[in-house]
Amino acid sequence: MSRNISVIQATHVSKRFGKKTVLEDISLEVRPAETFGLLGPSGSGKTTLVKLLTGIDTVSGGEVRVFGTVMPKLGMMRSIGYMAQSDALYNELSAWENLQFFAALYGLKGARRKMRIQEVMEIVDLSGHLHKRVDQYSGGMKRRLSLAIALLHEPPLLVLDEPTVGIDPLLRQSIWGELKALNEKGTTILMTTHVMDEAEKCDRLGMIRGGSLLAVDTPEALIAQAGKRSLEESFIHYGGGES
Ligand SMILES: Nc1ncnc2c1ncn2[C@@H]1O[C@H](COP(=O)(O)OP(=O)(O)OP(=O)(O)O)[C@@H](O)[C@H]1O
Repeated sequence: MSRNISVIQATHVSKRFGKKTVLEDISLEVRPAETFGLLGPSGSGKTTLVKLLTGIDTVSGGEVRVFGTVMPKLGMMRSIGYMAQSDALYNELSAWENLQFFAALYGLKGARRKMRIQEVMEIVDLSGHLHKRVDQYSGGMKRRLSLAIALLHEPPLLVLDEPTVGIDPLLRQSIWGELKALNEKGTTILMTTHVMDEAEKCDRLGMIRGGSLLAVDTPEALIAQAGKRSLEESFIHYGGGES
C-alpha cells in the first residue's frame, strides 16, 4: 500500500444527538501502518468519533472515508477489526463458540479458521480457556477475548476502544508488543485512551476534549510545542485537563 494514501480521512465531521452537539468540525487523517491514539477525558467524544470512523453511526455533517470509501459502507466491515468498549460477546457460549461465530461472519473457513483461532487466543494469552463459557470469564478476560475477535480476520485496520482497560500490566505490555508487530506488518491501528503512558506509545495522537480536536501530532512534538515536560502537562496546555 502506498504510504501517502490515508487509511482514515475525516473532513469537518460533526455529530449531534437531538440539539446536543457532541463532535464539532473534526478533521483528521490516519496514515498507513501507524498507531493513532485518540486521547481525551471521559465524555469527550472518543467513542462517538470511533463509531463514525467505523461506519457504525452516521455523521451529522462532514465526511468520513476509510481506504478512500465514504462511510458508512457495510462491505468495509471486512477491512476493519473493531473492539468496542463494552464487550459484544455471547455470554452463554464458550470462547471457542464465540470465535467460531465471528470467524463465520468474516468468511474464515476450514484450516485457516482453526489456525487463526489458535493464533489470536495465544496473542491474548487465553489458549487455556478456549472452552470455558464467557460468563465464567473475568472482566479482563472478556476484554482480551474481544481483542482476539477483532484480530481474527487479519484486518488492515484495527479500531480499538480503550483496549487495555482491566488488563494487568504484564499482559498489557505483551499486547502492545503484538500491536507494534502488527504495525510493522502493515496494519493500521486507531485506539482511544485516557491513559497518558499508553498515549505515549502511539505514533501520533489526537487530543480531544468537549467534542473538539485540540491538537494532532507525535507525542514528542506535542510536548515540545507546548514547552512542557510531560504529555499530561501538554494536554492541559492545549485545553484538556480534567473533565
Ligand atoms: N446516543 C447518544 N445520545 C445522546 N448523547 C450521547 C449519545 N452517545 C453519546 N452521547 C453523549 O456524547 C458525549 C460523548 O460521549 P462518548 O461516549 O463519545 O465519550 P468518550 O470520550 O468515549 O467517553 P468514555 O471515555 O467515558 O467512554 C457524552 O456527553 C455522551 O453523553
